[in-house]
Amino acid sequence: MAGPAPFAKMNGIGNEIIVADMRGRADRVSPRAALTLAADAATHFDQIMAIHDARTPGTDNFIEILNADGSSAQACGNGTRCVVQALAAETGKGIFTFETVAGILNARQHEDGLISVDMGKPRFGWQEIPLAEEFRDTRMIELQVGPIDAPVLHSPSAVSMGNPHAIFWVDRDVWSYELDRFGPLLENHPLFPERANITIAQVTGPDHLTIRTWERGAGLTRACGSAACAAAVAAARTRRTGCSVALTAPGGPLHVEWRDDDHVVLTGAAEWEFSGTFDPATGAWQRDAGSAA
Ligand SMILES: N[C@@H](CCC[C@H](N)C(=O)O)C(=O)O
Repeated sequence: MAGPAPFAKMNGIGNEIIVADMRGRADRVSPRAALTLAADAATHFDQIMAIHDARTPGTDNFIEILNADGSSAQACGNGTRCVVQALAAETGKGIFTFETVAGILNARQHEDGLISVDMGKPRFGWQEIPLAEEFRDTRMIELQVGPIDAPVLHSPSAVSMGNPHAIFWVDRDVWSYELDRFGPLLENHPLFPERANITIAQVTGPDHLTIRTWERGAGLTRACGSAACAAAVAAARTRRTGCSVALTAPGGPLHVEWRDDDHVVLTGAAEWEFSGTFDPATGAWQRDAGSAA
């Protein structure tokens, strides 16, 4: 029995994140612990970022990502920024290389406190996303919500940022769509064999998008970094924007740059809320004495 592990409750522009310090121990955060922490209003989260010892030379840490429903995620841009901020405060370092199940991620903290994460290369092949049936062009796939002759949402772009995303382009304000109603149906649509993160996106200026996201395994969120990357890349691919895109999510601003080397770099803020310890097997937790409410 390894005993309680330290954690920090943080957020990446409102994307609720628990950064769990699992370094120096062999156990993992269990799906049961995730469900317990997610059910408590004080520790409710969208993702847990579990920091483990490095598995591969040249990396700082292995990061395991869990969603609020206990499932695993391959990528979490906002959570990675929270990990960088926590480790930068502890070590004084500003540059990190992490390994996740989806590969290697490089990240850095800038002098102004903002953090950039290189989210790697997007993938567009229907089998890579994955989709359940062949689409030769994933800039616009056949999927719609609502009446067949007057769909409310239709023809999303599909992108993998390590995890699956569908981006529905809309003309009206993103708040005028019932994402809480459509989100669960679309996340679990048979077209997405590994489920999908669902975003509605409106072009709100030259190289500017406003987005709302229903996250796979977590539900409505105030921000989703990989969805911001997927939306920016899909916008550039469909000539709605260029390759450097500012985005507004309900929780605040993000910037995404799709570089010439095909890597997608996400930049934004991260914020510490409070710290405590928890049992990685059960999720039972305690706030640190004196840690802010
Ligand atoms: N909030 C994350 C993405 C979360 C992962 C997602 N729910 C999944 O299962 O793919 C981000 O900031 O990227």
